[in-house]
Amino acid sequence: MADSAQAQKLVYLVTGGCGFLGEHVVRMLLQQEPRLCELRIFDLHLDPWLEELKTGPVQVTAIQGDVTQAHEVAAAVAGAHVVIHTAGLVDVFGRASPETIHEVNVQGTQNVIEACVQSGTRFLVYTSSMEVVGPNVKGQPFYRGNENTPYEAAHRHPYPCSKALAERLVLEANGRKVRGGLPLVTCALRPTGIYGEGHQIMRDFYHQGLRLGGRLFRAIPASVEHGRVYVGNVAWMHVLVARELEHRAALMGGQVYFCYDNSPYKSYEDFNMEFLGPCGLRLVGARPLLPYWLLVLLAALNALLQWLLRPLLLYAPLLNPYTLAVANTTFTVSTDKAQRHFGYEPLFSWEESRTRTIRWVQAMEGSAQ
Ligand SMILES: NC(=O)c1ccc[n+]([C@@H]2O[C@H](COP(=O)([O-])OP(=O)(O)OC[C@H]3O[C@@H](n4cnc5c(N)ncnc54)[C@H](O)[C@@H]3O)[C@@H](O)[C@H]2O)c1
Ligand SMILES: C[C@@H](CO)CCC[C@@H](C)[C@H]1CC[C@H]2[C@@H]3[C@H](O)C=C4C[C@@H](O)CC[C@]4(C)[C@H]3CC[C@]12C
Repeated sequence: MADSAQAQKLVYLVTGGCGFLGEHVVRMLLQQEPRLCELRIFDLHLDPWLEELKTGPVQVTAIQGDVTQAHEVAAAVAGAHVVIHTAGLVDVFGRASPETIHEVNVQGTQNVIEACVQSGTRFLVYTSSMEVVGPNVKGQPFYRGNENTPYEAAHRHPYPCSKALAERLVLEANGRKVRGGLPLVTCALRPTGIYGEGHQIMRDFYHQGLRLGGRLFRAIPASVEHGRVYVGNVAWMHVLVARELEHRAALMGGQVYFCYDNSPYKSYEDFNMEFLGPCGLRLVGARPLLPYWLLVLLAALNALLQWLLRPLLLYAPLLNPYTLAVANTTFTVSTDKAQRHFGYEPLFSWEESRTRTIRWVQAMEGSAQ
């Protein structure tokens, strides 16, 4: 892939390229992958910003398609050298049915693998998730663990179940012979909670804070650590993995890597305040204002309301039994596997990641600044 005859000749496909992470992967590839000649962006919904990318030296091909449709995936993959499969249904709020989540995340991933095998595409990078590991149903903490830390990965919620199944499919496909007889090389990246420009949940918290007169109320103890990683660094890791998979196939093929950077270990709410604070919001309470049992009750009530209202409307608040359990369980990673295996160093320092995210929040309509 890397010899001079192939310089500037690589075709990459990014599934989910119009999503929060996908957009950053797309832009990072255009900036950091000099051997790119065509970049295909495959997504259910194509965004207008794609148009501005079409004026550069790399051919940008936007493909509107659905990963659950094998023939659409096969057509998009045909002739690609590398596939970065980041499309997924990220739903922990009960918006989609468990069946739909499974179909998109598991069947969609199977379709991508089969398309690689059929078309002779050799390199597949899968965006997995920390949720493949935990927090588990027992709410056991995972404190600064790494890829080898023993932890019981037991799940019931459709989203982590689907990500775990899909990740397994990707890892098991490593070494399968693709068209032409060469082996498929795959690996999976497991981001913790991603933040940065375009993060919908950060947007939701910001608007909620504005509605509450510039205040947010602490619900989770400050001692519960939640792993977070800047979107630019997650994108950079995808680009590096895709680049290095060929040269280090024996080492990297079939491997998983947590996505990490130098973002500080904090509770979910305290971490959000790193950005929302400078934008005029304040987190009220050094300790949770409501007792935990009451939050559990409210979360259960939300789940009941969601179920009762489903025939009439979609009620999907941020707080439900699953999101409460995730937010209230320590899950942080501390690893250097990506550095050892493919030389990853974060491209953005914590200060830069923070500044960029704050600027993005400030630029949102209705900024409290
Ligand atoms: N956001 C996080 O904190 C986080 C953390 C860990 C892992 N991840 C993983 O990263 C990936 C991207 O997540 P995100 O936060 O950018 O989500 P997102 O919803 O912003 O992006 C997902 C993209 O996939 C597309 N998509 C959904 N269903 C599709 C289908 N059937 N066919 C084609 N495209 C489809 C969506 O249109 C969207 O553009 C997901 O696989 C997710 O599981 C996200
Ligand atoms: C109890 C509320 C009081 O303020 C806070 C609720 C916060 C939750 C909505 C979020 C807390 C942790 C988040 C998840 C985590 O960051 C990792 C994820 C992995 C990724 O693959 C998908 C998104 C998510 C599940 C993310 C979703 C939102 C939280 C549960």
